[in-house]
Amino acid sequence: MSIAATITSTNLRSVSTSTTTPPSSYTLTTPFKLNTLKLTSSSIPNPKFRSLSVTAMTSASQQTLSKTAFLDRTESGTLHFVKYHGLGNDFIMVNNLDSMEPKVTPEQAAKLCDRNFGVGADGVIFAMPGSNGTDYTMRIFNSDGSEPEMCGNGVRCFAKFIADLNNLQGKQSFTVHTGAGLIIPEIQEDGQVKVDMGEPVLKASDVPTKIPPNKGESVVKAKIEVDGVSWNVTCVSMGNPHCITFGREGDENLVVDELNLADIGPAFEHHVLFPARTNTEFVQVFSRTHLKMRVWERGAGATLACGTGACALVVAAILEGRSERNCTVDLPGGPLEIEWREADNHVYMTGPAEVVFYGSAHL
Ligand SMILES: N[C@H](CCC[C@H](N)C(=O)O)C(=O)O
Repeated sequence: MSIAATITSTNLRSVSTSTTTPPSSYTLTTPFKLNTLKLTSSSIPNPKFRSLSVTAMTSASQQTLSKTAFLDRTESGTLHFVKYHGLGNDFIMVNNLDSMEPKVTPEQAAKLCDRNFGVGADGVIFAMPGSNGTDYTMRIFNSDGSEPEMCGNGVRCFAKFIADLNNLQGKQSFTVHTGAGLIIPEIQEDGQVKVDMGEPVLKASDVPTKIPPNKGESVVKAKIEVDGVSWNVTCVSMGNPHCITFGREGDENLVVDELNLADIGPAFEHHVLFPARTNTEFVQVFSRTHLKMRVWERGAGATLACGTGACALVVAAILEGRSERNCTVDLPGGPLEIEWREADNHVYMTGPAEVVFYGSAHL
């Protein structure tokens, strides 16, 4: 016989059971492993069961064990996850280290990401076993169920999630295989995560975009028509496609807070010139080292932050002669520090990643 109980730390909060006579022992299904189980307390609503007492693990051991034990539980039809965010770009993190097959389908991911009918998130991220000699593999489904190659805010959350799963403290670095190739996040002593995001891809056909190259094989400050308006755009891939604009033709001083992203974002995302759709970054330049961005993401819409987008826009700003190689990029969710390093042509991103809650969801 099992009873359903809600336990916060070591206090039993409520008990419900289908039987009328109190049995001598119970199996308690809870998110936490308990070493012994006896229930006594006036807090048990049904007087029939007040003769039992509960002893749970010490909070410390319970806390340690509960993180992995909780995530390792495998009741069919239930997903255990941890919610993280990077500057408000938020993700359902799944411990998928026992398989290279995602634990949820793209359709289930879209339902989980729904902010009214599901958990609510910009995407679902799977921590999987390494491949090609890396420590781990990261896969991600956007909130529309599509699978992008990479996610900058997501990989910072990924690093913190891995450290949490393994109870690692202090400075940590991992090699992660992604759809954008090898990515190396490093948790710093101050808790910020610095990520080697690899090299930007500038060849138009590799972004991909059908905009004719106008600077070598790249698209830099080219004019495109979007819903009857001419915009100047530069196209960069960080493994995923980005269309960056600093303004409309003839109007270089974009005030990004005045934009109606829900109106213009989809027109860029689904534009015929982007065969794989695109993320679009609208950028305002405060100085050569300080930029501001709003983003309409492919497969996720307007988000509070986009890590790959912040990297792509600094590359675009440099190509257009607007910025230095080290910049602060302000996003609605907060700032990121970006460097496009000349020595190795890699882009480096530094920013936070925070845990929000542990949860279980019915699939
Ligand atoms: N929606 C993006 C993936 C997530 C990118 C963004 N959240 C980031 O932090 O890089 C795409 O389809 O390419």
